[in-house]
Amino acid sequence: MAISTEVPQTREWNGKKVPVYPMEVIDFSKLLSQEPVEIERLVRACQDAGYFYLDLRGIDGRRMLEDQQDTLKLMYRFFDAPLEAKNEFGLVAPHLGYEPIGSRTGVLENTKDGYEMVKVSRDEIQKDSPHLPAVLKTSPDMKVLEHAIAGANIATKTILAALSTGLGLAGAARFENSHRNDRPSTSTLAMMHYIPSEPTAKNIGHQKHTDISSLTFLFAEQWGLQVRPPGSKEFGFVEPRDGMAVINVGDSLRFASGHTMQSCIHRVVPLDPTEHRYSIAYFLRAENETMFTDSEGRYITAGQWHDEKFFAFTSPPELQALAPSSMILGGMTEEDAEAEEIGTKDAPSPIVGATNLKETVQVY
Ligand SMILES: O=C(O)CCC(=O)C(=O)O
Ligand SMILES: [Fe+2]
Repeated sequence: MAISTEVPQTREWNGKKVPVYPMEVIDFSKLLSQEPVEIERLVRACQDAGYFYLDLRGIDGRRMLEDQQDTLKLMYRFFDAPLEAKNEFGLVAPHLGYEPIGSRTGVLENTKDGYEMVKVSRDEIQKDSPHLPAVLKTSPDMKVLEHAIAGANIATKTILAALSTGLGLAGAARFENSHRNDRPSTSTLAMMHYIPSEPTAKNIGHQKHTDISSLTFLFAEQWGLQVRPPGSKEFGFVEPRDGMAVINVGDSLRFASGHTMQSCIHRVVPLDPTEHRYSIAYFLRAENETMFTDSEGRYITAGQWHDEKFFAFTSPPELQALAPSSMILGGMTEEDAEAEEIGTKDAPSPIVGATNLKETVQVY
């Protein structure tokens, strides 16, 4: 019998032991060289789990870790600015602009989200005069944003290329070919600031969902991200690891792969209620005109999938409940779709009623 080297790990969250799920580590430098064993491991990670760590500690990836630190400095300054300055243009488009705390539904029933976010799209940063709030428009800031977007784009396209090779795709059928730089897309860099919150707070976390994107490239130094792997009964934490980005497959790549890759179900909850959490997510999205068959069996464009799902994301719970459930989770199913009671047995809350401790399931 093989001896398992896996150390079972849990974290205490809200009076409950929650698993920390193990994740594959894929080496960016090996993907750059198209090493066959690494490509095979990558394809398997996308088909089995839909997420993995990307190890950026080699010479080719280290610059992206520097970009991450520069972006964090910019974020601390931006989120410290007065609301009027951050919200100078509001949300210009779904993939560009500022969203204040509480713009969307939160993790638990009757809550709102616990983060503010500013997004800079890849198409916008390439314009002569990008539409950005003045607090982000200094020339050093623009360089930082450009580097962060270009770095994440290089990494995610390298992954796409390796996946195409691994699946034997050639010519126009290769995934990179539906993510060309000069074609309009909603690819964007989202910078998020989660405020400290108790599990019983009115503003909490980031609701359960799958991403619209093809691939998401995420940096977050604080705990909070949870995934729900295919076939699992519960959410578990993703351990933040130095020198690594967390990559997850989104709906568009699931659809483009003929639904053979897993779109990762995930959410964010505050592990340490006293902590500010900062995350940087680059969403590599398909060209707007790319066609695929969605989770409803419709043959539609990536642009339409984006617009419909974004509308569901930002609608109030009553409207979200009307969206087909296959849209909410990109066609992914959960082992046990019952609303989870969170921590009610071990840690009854004297502050709120039990209904407030239910996860919101109707939306993502
Ligand atoms: O903040 C995070 O770690 C994840 C954010 C996320 O899931 C998203 O923006 O789609
Ligand atoms: Fe997400």
